[in-house]
Amino acid sequence: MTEALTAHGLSVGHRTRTAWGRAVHRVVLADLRLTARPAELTVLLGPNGSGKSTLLRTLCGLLPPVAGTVRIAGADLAAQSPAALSRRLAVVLTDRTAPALLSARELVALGRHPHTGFLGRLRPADLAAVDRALRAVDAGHLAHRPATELSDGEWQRVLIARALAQEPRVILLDEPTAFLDAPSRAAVTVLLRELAHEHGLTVVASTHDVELALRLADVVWLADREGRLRTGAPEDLIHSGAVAAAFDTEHLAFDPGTASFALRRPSRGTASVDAPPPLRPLLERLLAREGLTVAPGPTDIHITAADDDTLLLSRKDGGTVRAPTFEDLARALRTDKEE
Ligand SMILES: Nc1ncnc2c1ncn2[C@@H]1O[C@H](COP(=O)(O)OP(=O)(O)OP(=O)(O)O)[C@@H](O)[C@H]1O
Repeated sequence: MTEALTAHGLSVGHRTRTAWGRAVHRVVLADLRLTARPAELTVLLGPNGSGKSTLLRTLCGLLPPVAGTVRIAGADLAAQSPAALSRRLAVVLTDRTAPALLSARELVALGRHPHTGFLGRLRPADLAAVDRALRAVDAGHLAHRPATELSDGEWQRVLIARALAQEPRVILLDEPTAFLDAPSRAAVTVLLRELAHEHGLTVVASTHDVELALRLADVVWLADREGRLRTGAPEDLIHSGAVAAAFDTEHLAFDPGTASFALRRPSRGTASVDAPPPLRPLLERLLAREGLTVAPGPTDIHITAADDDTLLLSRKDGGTVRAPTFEDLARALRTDKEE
């Protein structure tokens, strides 16, 4: 069996109680058939409350399935001892609690627990695995820093290193890029892709960073608000309209052409633009924000990028305003609205 992580007939959810105190299962995602493959980065996407954490926690055994089975390399997760499971599967969750006074290296060394004996004594092979894990996430320089002093981005790398020190075949991560800035989000996602591609690991990570995931994931599992979960390459899900269906709202629309989100604003008029390529998309963004739809002329407003590096706003009624910056232009357009 080459598939590292599979789910068959899997329903996931939570045990709750009715108003009369009877225990019931609240199913979040039902009857799933999933495969996460080695050497692939699988990204779990979905709006708030669609069941990403519930699914990930079930896949790693923290929550029992409501129905169905989860297998790792063909072996039922439920039938494995915690020690055997932790040699195959590592989990990275979002919470930020570190045992006080541990250095980053000591924190990573906790990942060796499934491999050490009863006393938990680290042998040279264990220490080598810890250093390898720190190097793999480019965090060797953090080894001696107190874990509590790490920035969120550094912390995330160290947690991934702790998971790697377990030397698992499968890593599941719940929102590993939450709280990170854009460059760190990209760096961590690229790192996860490298761990899959270069080390042959099965990596499954959830995220809210849809655009980045659609660029870097090999496979996407997409949960929607109706309890469905679709799978495929990012392009399969963009092309089928599933991404737009899952995320489009009153204020935001997914554009399949650019695989990015655009603001949906009620249109209060039309505008045309005469500007060279670097300025044109910026002007179109600004106009969209101000509620103006770009159209071929004649339009209510015309913007020209003038030779003297200013922006010339011409109104249908003949009035013109010269704006030295985008800020001035936007303000002039808003003044129009107020008139
Ligand atoms: N302990 C719980 N008991 C009962 N219901 C729960 C519990 N935890 C989560 N839920 C419910 O399960 C559903 C899925 O929640 P989950 O946290 O899995 O979604 P998510 O996609 O991870 O959301 P987010 O993007 O907001 O983190 C939600 O309706 C949530 O209210």
